[in-house]
Amino acid sequence: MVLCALRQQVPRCSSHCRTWARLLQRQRSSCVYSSIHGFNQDEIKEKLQAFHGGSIDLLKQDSGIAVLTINNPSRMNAFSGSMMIDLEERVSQLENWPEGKGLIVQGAAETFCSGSDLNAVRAISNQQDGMKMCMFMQNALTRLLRLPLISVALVEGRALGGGAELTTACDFRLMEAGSVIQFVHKHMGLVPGWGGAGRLVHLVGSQNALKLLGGAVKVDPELGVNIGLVDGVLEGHQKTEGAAPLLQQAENWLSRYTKGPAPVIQAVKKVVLSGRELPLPEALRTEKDIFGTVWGAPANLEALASKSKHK
Ligand SMILES: CC[C@@H](C(=O)O)C(=O)SCCNC(=O)CCNC(=O)[C@H](O)C(C)(C)COP(=O)(O)OP(=O)(O)OC[C@H]1O[C@@H](n2cnc3c(N)ncnc32)[C@H](O)[C@@H]1OP(=O)(O)O
Repeated sequence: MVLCALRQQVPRCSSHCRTWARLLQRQRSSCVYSSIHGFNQDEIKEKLQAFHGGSIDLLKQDSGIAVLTINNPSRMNAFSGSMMIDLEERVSQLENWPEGKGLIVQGAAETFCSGSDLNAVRAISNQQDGMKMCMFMQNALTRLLRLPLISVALVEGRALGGGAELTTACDFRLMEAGSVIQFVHKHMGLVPGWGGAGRLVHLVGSQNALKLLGGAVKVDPELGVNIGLVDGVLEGHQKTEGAAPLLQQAENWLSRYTKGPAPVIQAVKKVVLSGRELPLPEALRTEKDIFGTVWGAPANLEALASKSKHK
C-alpha cells in the first residue's frame, strides 16, 4: 500500500526512478517491528539510555571496508543499553554510505562480546521491557544483516549469548584459533531473542541449531567449520609467530569479495539478500530491479569496452 502511494506521487517518473522508489521503500521496511506491532522506538531508547557504559565505534576506511568495534572491555564487551542505541545509530550511518563495500564486526581488547550487560538485564527483567529490548535489537540486527555491504564477524576470544547472536547477523564468520561461540541462553533460562535462533537455523539447519541451543554447545573453530557456521579460521597472532594482526587477516580474507566498484559489490549483496529472504517470484522481480541499476552503468560499460577475457 505504501508502495502504491509512492507510485502515485511519481506518476510521470521514468522506470529507473520507479525502481529506485521501490528499492528505497524496501530499505525503509528493513525493520521487523514498527508502530503497527505496538513498538515505540523512542520509548525503549529512553529506557536503554539509563544503562550506560561502553560504546560501538565505527571506522569507515577509504578501502570501502568499515570496522565496527564493540567496545566495553571491563565487561568483556557486554552490551549496555547505550551501546544498543549506539549500534542502531552506526547501522543508520552504514545504510547511508555510497562508497561502502564491506564491514568487519569485531570486539575490543581481544574478545568478541559476552552478550547483554547482565546489570541491565537484571534491571529490565520484567516481561514488558524485555520484549521491547528484544524488538529493538531484532530491528537493529536485521538492518545490520540487510546492509548492502558484505559483512564478516571477526570472533576473537568469546562470543556468548547475545554476542553469539550478533555473529549470525553478519554474512560470514571468521574465528581465531582458540576462540569460542556459545549460545549460553539455555543456561540463563532463556532462548535467543535478538533473532539469533531464526538466523542460526538458516545457517546450519534445524538439527544443528537444536544441538547448539539445546546443549549450549561451545563451538570451537573446527566444529564451526564442520557445521557451516564458520567460514574461515585465522591464526592466533599472539601464539603463531609471524602471523599478521587478526584485523589485517580478516581484511585480507574479505578483500576477495570486496574487490571492484562499490555499486557492483552492493548489487551482489542485494541480489543474494533478496534470494535469501524473499519468495522466489518476488526475489526474481527484485533481481531484475537491481540488475537495472548496474546494466549500462560505468563499471559495465568499462568492462565491455576493455573486451575482458575471463581465463
Ligand atoms: C537476553 C539475554 C541474552 C541475550 O542478550 O541474548 C544474553 O546475552 S545474557 C548474557 C550472556 N552472557 C553471560 O552470561 C556472560 C557471563 N560472564 C561470563 O561467563 C564470564 O564473565 C566470561 C565472559 C566467560 C569471562 O570470564 P573471565 O575471563 O573469568 O572474566 P570475568 O568473569 O572476571 O569477567 C570480567 C568482568 O566482565 C564482567 N562481565 C562479563 N560478562 C558480562 C556480562 N554479560 N554482563 C556484565 N558484566 C559482564 C564480569 O562480571 C567481570 O566484571 P568484574 O567482576 O567487575 O571484574
